[in-house]
Amino acid sequence: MLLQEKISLYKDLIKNNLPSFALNNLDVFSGEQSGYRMRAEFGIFHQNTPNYQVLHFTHDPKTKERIFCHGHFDIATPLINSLMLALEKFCSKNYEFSHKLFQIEYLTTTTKQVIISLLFHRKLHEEQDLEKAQQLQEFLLQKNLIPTQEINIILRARKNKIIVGNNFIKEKFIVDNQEVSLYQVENSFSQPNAQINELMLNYVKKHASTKNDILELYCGVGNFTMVLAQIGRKVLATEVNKQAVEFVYKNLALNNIHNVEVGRISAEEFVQAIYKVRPFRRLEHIDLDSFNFDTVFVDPPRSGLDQKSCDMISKYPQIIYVSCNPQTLVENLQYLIEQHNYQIKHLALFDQFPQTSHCESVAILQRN
Ligand SMILES: C[S@@+](CC[C@H](N)C(=O)[O-])C[C@H]1O[C@@H](n2cnc3c(N)ncnc32)[C@H](O)[C@@H]1O
Repeated sequence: MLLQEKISLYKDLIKNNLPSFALNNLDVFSGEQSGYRMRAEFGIFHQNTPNYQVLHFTHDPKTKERIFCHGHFDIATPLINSLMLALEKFCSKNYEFSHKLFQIEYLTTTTKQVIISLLFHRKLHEEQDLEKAQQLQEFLLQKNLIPTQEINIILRARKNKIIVGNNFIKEKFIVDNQEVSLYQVENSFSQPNAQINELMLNYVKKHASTKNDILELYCGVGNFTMVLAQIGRKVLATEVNKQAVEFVYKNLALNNIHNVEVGRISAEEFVQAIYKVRPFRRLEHIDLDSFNFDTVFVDPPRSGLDQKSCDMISKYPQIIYVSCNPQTLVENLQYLIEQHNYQIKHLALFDQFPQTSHCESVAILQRN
């Protein structure tokens, strides 16, 4: 879908559901139209004749039919594209290793670090498979054609895993002329479009301000947390995924940040915690009463916020809402405006997923 068409549909959605927002105040940000995806996952097809060949495929989002990539996936970074060709070559020459391979996932950074995860429908053999993974790493690093600084390989099967290198890589962003570093970890969420992510981080830094504390729900590995720490006096960052929470701590240390506390708790459980419905052992290290929140930052999955979470966040005068689904964003904003008297101060569409119908939004609301 072209950007103009996307903007027009988005404006219709806002006009029909949030009529109090003046559409000429909508900010729009776009970036590269291809080669933008920093992570991608593919199914693997095994062709047995005339020669054994391993091929990447993806699915048509509408028909769900297989689309063979032939070593090329337009929206993925050039780095992923060069890796795909090399992986097909290596795996096609190693039948014993590859014949039960069913998925490959690539995670890359603008700093040219890579994690390649290979998923198998078979038991992994500690010695042989470790050796093969090391050979694959050597093969990829030898090829000067692949412009990378670091390649990590992970083999995954039911109940076991072999790692050659690390399960994390280091990304860098410039926010308000300052460098922010971020470890991204295999199997936890990371923003797929680095260029647009940097624009979103800068948008939040530019438009959100407070002299008090910030509550963050759905923080992932701390992508926005590193910036919220510069905006608020203190931040309480929360997230449900255990591994992501471990990496929030690592990212705080990496950026030398000391005004953030972290809680492993779901957004729904946090509602119970803040209202003291029941205590949570996972929050024992945090004194919730020591915070003076006036801002809440949320970045939920596509399903958006449930009503209890919407009611809870309306305790605070400023809400920053990052969303990957305009439909649920609009429903939640409508509720917050009508039931809790908020006003949209800033609203931006970020074309995080060019060539698709998806987009990302950032909304900043204040209570009247
Ligand atoms: C869209 S991602 C955003 C992550 C982060 N803000 C970022 O920019 O990378 C949503 C995050 O919410 C987490 N999550 C999903 N359901 C959750 C829930 N019910 N409560 C808390 N976190 C949840 C996921 O693990 C994921 O890290």
